Amino acid sequence: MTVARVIVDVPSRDTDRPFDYLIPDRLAGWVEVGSRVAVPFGPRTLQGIVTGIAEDADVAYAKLKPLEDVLDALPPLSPELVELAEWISRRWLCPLTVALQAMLPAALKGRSEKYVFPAFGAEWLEEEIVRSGGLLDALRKGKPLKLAALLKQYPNQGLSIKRWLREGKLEERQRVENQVSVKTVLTVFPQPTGELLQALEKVPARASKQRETLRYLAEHNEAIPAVKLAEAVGTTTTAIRTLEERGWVEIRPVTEDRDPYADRDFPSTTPMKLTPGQAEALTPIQSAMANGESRTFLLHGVTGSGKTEIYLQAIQRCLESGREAIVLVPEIALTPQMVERFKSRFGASVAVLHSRLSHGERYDEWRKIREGRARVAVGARSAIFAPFTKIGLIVIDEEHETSYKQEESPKYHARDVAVERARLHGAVVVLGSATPALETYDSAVYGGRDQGGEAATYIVMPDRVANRPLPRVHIVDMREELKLGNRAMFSRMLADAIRDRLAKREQMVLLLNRRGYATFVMCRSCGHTAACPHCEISLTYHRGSQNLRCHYCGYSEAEPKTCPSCESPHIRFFGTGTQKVEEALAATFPGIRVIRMDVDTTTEKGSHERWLTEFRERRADVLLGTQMVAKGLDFPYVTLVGVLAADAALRLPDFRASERTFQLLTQVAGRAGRHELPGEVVIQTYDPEHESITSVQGHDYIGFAERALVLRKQLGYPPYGRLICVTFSHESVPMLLSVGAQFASGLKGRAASLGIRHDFDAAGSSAMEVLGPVSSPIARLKDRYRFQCMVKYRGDMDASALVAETLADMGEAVKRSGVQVSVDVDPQMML
Ligand SMILES: Nc1ncnc2c1ncn2[C@@H]1O[C@H](COP(=O)(O)OP(=O)(O)OP(=O)(O)O)[C@@H](O)[C@H]1O
Ligand SMILES: [Zn+2]
Repeated sequence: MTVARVIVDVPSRDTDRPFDYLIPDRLAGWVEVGSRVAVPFGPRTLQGIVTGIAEDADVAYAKLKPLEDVLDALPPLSPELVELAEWISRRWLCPLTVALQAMLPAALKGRSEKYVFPAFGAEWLEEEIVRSGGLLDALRKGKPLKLAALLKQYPNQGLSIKRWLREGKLEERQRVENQVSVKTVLTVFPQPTGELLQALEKVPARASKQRETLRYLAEHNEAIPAVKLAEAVGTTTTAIRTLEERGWVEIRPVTEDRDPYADRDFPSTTPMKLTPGQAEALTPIQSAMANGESRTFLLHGVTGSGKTEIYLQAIQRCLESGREAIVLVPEIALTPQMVERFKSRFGASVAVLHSRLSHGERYDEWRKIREGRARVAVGARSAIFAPFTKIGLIVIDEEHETSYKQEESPKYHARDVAVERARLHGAVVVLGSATPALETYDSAVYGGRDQGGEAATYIVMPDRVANRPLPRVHIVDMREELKLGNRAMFSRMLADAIRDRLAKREQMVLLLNRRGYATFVMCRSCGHTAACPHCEISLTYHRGSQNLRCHYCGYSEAEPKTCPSCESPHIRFFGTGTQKVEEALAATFPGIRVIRMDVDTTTEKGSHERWLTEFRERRADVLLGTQMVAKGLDFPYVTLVGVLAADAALRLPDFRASERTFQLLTQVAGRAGRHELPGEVVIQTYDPEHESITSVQGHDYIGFAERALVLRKQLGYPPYGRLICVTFSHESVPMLLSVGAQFASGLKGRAASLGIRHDFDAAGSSAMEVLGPVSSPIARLKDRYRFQCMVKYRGDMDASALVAETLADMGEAVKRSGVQVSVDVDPQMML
């Protein structure tokens, strides 16, 4: 008897193993690796994913329960994605179901039901009717029918239903949130022109609308939505129904994908003639694809070097060879221009996946990929799970971006997943950036492979397209400005440059580096700062609502009028927000037109596109914003970039702080002078000698990287060592300290028994260090205290497995104590 191995969707360590179920006869042929199924589990019915099919079972057959249902005709996951999920759960220490669920569109999660209904007319039903009787009568009505109910009611027809679905005669759709998530359009299918002309002769002259409709259809003989037809000839859909009664047209519902870009047209583009630098960069990528090698390339090209055109032409080759491509872009802010470039080149074969789509839109885009109607997927981090089956190329644009790491479980990094997925497909990975992550640079230049996987191949493009110069970068020491009595937000140099651009009608990008510079409230008499009573975090001032909010737990309180600690009235908010800059711009440069782009102005769907279009059409002088204005944008009239408070994030207690600052400044500087007009950059700082800032001035990525790597090596930080951060949280500190200490000694003991030294020396042999337990940088969150152990180790050993074993050993004790444990392998955020 055949048995399905199922991972049930309960994200706990206890259920993190496959359970065996019998496949009942009525579901024979329906269950595959990757199928989503409903299974009995104790008193409940749970959803799960089939991860294996076997002829034997761990438990005696008599004890096995049968599967209740299979939830989709086409399994949502392929065997390859299931294998990838298994790898993710080992690599980032999460339950397998968490990794599997991360691969499904939201519409397929939680409680939902599948419906089927006939896709095209009913002709094919007539052919099959003899064989299947009742079932087809049910389908003939054209109404969606519950898949699970159909399979129960017509157990002998399961295989036919499946075949019809595969042949596209039936469609399946998901029902979510009490709506069948399908959009149908009543469509008019005319008879051949000859018959319509004959019909025309029979219609009396006074039925002028009917005549006009027939004439219209005879002329444009093609299917047309009823509403459109009625509009075109000035009649009603009811009037069209009479044509149907007389057999001249057929009207039936046709399903339509919800296309988030339906109202946009993308003027089509053809491949550009590559510059010699681009051609040289593309060659090795193409030959690796042609040879079916699964290789990773780092495409290190300065800002404006034309990386996107290389991606486009590599993808074209990939498609021509019959394979599919995935393109990852860091975040929603970047997608508008990228989506446009990809849609313009590859048209309807591009599916777009990002978090701003509705569940329904995302599900339809996902289906386009799953059903082979789309062959290029462009999207944010999770698009790495696009359900393709023949991937030839994976591109990660701005590969250094932190948004590629997911901060909640599964805490995967899309870059690592891409490399593994490419290995499974024999595909090529292209990591593109002007400021590669130091780990990637080390891997490509020195063959470092401490992060696991193969070393990358280095491709460098040191020049901009058409030898356009990189912008000139000026550094302004704000301490000097203050000495000279300038207390304004803008230095004299920046203010002059802004005036100059306004006069020339050129455009500007202003970046407010706000990380670590939140607007907080402080008493100037006693130094008291307003902090969240539940979290160890200062509250952020919101001008709109005039209240203070905790960005971690949502706690809010009214703005204090007097200091709660010393009752002084001199309590006010500090720091600079984009709103404040906007006001200062308006006050300093009368008539200046500013677009402010930050979390507050971009919550609405489509708002990014609108702002960027407005800016491109030069209806504004300044694009002002946070990180989201720094990357990827390409506007010809931007000739000035200004950075306010460049060093705001330099002092954050994170070993990547200076790398991040350098990357952000280089990226934003790169927005200037990308076309004919030359660009200029003004960086305001209180720390003008800092290497992160001076290296930007010299456009010196390599110098910066080499010096930073020396430091990393001394300290044993990535890429020379790896980190695992294990965080424990609980209401009681003593409890945390005891569990934390138990973990640390357990892990050290395990390492010692394997002969692993526990002093860390990057140059030495396999070694591991366990730091802590110490209070986490965020010491309390939602009333729970947090302690962490940082495990630092050489990349040539599998410390994840040791951590997992140590935690498993502590299992019962930890569970009884109520301490929550969270593990972050290769953490990106130290805060
Ligand atoms: N072969 C070419 N001929 C002419 N123009 C080109 C060519 N390749 C690219 N360009 C143009 O050069 C500009 C910069 O290219 P692109 O935006 O791809 O740069 P990039 O390397 O992605 O930069 P960034 O890292 O800053 O995003 C674009 O306007 C693009 O249209
Ligand atoms: Zn809070």
